[in-house]
Amino acid sequence: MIELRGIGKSFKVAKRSAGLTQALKALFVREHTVVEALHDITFQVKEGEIVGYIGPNGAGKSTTIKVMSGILVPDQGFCSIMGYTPWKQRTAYVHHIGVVFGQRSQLWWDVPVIDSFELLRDIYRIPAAAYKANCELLAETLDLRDLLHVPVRQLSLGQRMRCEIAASLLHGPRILFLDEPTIGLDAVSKIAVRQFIKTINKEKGVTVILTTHDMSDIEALADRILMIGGGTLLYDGTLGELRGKFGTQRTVTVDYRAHAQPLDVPEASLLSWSPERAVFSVDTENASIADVIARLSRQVELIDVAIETKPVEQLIVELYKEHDV
Ligand SMILES: Nc1ncnc2c1ncn2[C@@H]1O[C@H](COP(=O)(O)OP(=O)(O)OP(=O)(O)O)[C@@H](O)[C@H]1O
Repeated sequence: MIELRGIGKSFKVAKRSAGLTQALKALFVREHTVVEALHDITFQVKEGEIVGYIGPNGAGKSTTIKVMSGILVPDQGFCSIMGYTPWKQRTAYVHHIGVVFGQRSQLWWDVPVIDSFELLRDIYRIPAAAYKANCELLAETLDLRDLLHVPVRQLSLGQRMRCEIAASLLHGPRILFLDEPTIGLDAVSKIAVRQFIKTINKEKGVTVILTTHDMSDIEALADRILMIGGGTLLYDGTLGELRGKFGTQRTVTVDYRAHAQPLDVPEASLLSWSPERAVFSVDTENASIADVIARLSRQVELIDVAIETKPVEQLIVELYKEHDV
């Protein structure tokens, strides 16, 4: 459904030096530097996938989304999305995609939300019956009924984001590009937005490309992760594969009836110990958790055992470290 091959994009940025003399000089002689935002980006996405597009600040995520949504023309490379070249056949193409930039609004600030929706209906020439059905469904599932007649500037960030997502879906697109859709949202709103993204993916088969810095978004939603750093694609795989790569360590915390001697567990490294609780790190490549617990249960009377995997956040940090980004 989506194919990018060898996409490159550079920006020419004017150098600015501090001070009045330098500013005056810059009026006559402009110096530039070139920022290579995307370098040889190649990937494919199948219909119905949810792909998490991640990377540190300035990595090139938004630039890729802009290229894929037809807002930006790349310097080189091939991009075909549902058979369209986004920046060449933009008018026909936009009927098939929805785009949400978490940091920018596509809604008119001073008018009620419903007015923006109606404007979008006219822009996309959505037939009356389809518009009515979509609007009702979105209002219901995103809980917008009380918001539709409120001017956008009076909405909270979470309320606005739900309206933004609805606005991007009014015309029934097959692909949704979400650039940081949960930025700044509270925990309840984040869960609501994630749940909705999951629902439209499962029930309507909408393909979703999502950029985020919130690794819980990735954990909750993404079938697959693409990681970009310094404009280059550095990782393409599932979260499960990432866990397999860096996630063989488990932290085992055991609570037991008071026991004066330190515990002897050669399969694990002891991280901390007290007469009632010990914390171990176990590398599941070399030892089994069951053996560790069996050995512990022969030495102490166990009350509770908790086994934790590395948080996704940490796996991503290790991936960044591995690629030096
Ligand atoms: N219009 C522009 N003019 C000049 N440079 C730009 C422009 N847009 C992006 N860049 C540069 O391209 C690089 C990639 O930017 P981009 O916005 O794609 O990163 P990002 O991964 O989305 O970052 P963030 O997570 O901070 O939003 C950065 O170095 C940025 O400064």
